[in-house]
Amino acid sequence: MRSARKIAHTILNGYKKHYQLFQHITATAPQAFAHADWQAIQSATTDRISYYDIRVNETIDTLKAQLGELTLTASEPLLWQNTRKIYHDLLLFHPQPELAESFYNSVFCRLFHRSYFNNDYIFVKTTLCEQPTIPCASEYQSYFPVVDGLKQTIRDIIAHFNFDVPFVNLERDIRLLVKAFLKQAPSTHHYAHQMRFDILKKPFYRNKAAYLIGRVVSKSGIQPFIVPVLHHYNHGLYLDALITQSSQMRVIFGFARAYFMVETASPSALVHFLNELMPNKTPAELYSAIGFHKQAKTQFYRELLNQLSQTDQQFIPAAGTKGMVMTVFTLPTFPYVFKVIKDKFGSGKPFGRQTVLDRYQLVKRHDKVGRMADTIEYSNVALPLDKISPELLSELKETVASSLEFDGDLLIIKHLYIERRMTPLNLYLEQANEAQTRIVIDEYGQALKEMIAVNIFPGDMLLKNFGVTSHQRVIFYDYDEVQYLTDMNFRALPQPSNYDDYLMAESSYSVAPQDVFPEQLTTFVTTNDTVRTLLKTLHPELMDVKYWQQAQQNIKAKKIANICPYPKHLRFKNDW
Ligand SMILES: Nc1ncnc2c1ncn2[C@@H]1O[C@H](COP(=O)(O)OP(=O)(O)OP(=O)(O)O)[C@@H](O)[C@H]1O
Repeated sequence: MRSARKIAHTILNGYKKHYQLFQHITATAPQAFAHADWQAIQSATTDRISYYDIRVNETIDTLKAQLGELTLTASEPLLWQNTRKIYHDLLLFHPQPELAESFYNSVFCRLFHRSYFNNDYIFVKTTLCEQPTIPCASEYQSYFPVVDGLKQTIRDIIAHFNFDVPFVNLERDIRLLVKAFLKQAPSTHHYAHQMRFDILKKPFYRNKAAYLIGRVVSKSGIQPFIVPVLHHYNHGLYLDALITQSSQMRVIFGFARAYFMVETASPSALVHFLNELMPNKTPAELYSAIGFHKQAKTQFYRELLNQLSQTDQQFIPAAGTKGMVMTVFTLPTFPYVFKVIKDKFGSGKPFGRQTVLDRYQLVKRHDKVGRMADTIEYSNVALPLDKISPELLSELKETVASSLEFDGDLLIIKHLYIERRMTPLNLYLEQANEAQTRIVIDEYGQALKEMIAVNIFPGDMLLKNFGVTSHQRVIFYDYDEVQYLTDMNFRALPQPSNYDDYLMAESSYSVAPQDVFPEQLTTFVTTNDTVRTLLKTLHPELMDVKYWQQAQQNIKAKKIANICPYPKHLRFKNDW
């Protein structure tokens, strides 16, 4: 007997199991942090990413076992429309209705044809707005310095987090925190009786840090802040900095970092709170930052539909050098690029489609250290044909025909990646003045060093494969040649032993596929002499084979690098 109620409950149970397991693994972060078990935090962060798909597939299997083969035929639509209605009803007082809706969509969309992907069957639009809002206050706790004074309030806040590890010198840290606070905050925040602190109840864990996040509420408005907590070797914890600038907070929550591990009963309330602190971030970006990357995908798709309904602009090819592996396009008013894997790769790319998929997946699951843009992967994206410029349409037909399907006035792209749009570094340099050139070349070298430190060898290090963000950060975005650093063989260039060898140059020594010669880095990445000289001056280590070999040894010895996502000058350690 096919009962809509039973189907709705099966899907909701699948979701419930997913959320429980997701919270369970997230809740291992505080213990791992307390024991400085960085491997455990890293593997929990990575493993968690695949939880969603596993649960969706499991739920589909349960449905099939209960109902036999699932078909959506002329006689069945009513059953699935009713299922959606009942499911919607079950979510009215649910703490995570938006996540449960997305889970439903994922199950349905994997079972049925695209022509049913509308609001009768799934939640294209969220019904969240029809439900009583979950108050943000469920996620934070308020503190009132007027009662016991500023320093005691900070002691109370730290005590509340119950870190399970003592601080090396908490009184010193509190003194430094108050000093930094008075320096950075407006004068209305200088008196304990003129403010209140709202602090998120759970720390945000990532790599080797726990971040305390909150806001000061005063007559002059809201002042957001982040306080990172770190381990000082084995001696205990310390507060490392106070970050109050929204632009710096946005970098910490950037689209090129690993997801935070943070427990929450109601992600929508948490995202709402974070959005008040960082109004320039979209809900999609914030869901993604706290690990709900599938929810981010749903939110992002809604943002795209919204954008398409509001603009007359068309998708056009992305600016810059054309890729040999990807066809890349964009919508000028929307700050993202869309990447489709080409049917045929250019020469010099001796691998196939599966390798590209695997390498993009490798980066998705890896710590992106603020230097590799996150990608969202979509199947069967339907775009209105009239929103595709003629130039782009002919490029798509020419390069990615096997990924296209035409359905009435829609173009269906069977598989694509979406990524934040940046200014390709090669284009940026064409317009940059001397100071800007210096900043981005320094950033480029820093980006390489930070990727190396987490076992990523970018492969193709040409400047065109890096982008510049609005914060002038340089971020890598081309993953088809990415490999683990430890799989490469870094070699010094053989010295010619006689004049004949010298004339023979490269042909006199053999080069295996994994061989890399760091001394040749500047020769390979650019033909611009100024850029070459700058790179050699700012990052000479990158041309030294020993630097790369040492990085490999560090990784093999399981030394996990701490890559600080905020400016060094904000660190209290400078004042110790
Ligand atoms: N995130 C991005 N922001 C802005 N432009 C981008 C972005 N990603 C790609 N592009 C543009 O699209 C071009 C091709 O992208 P990408 O380098 O990913 O493709 P590819 O085929 O892998 O390249 P390659 O031939 O170097 O392997 C880039 O050179 C750049 O101009």
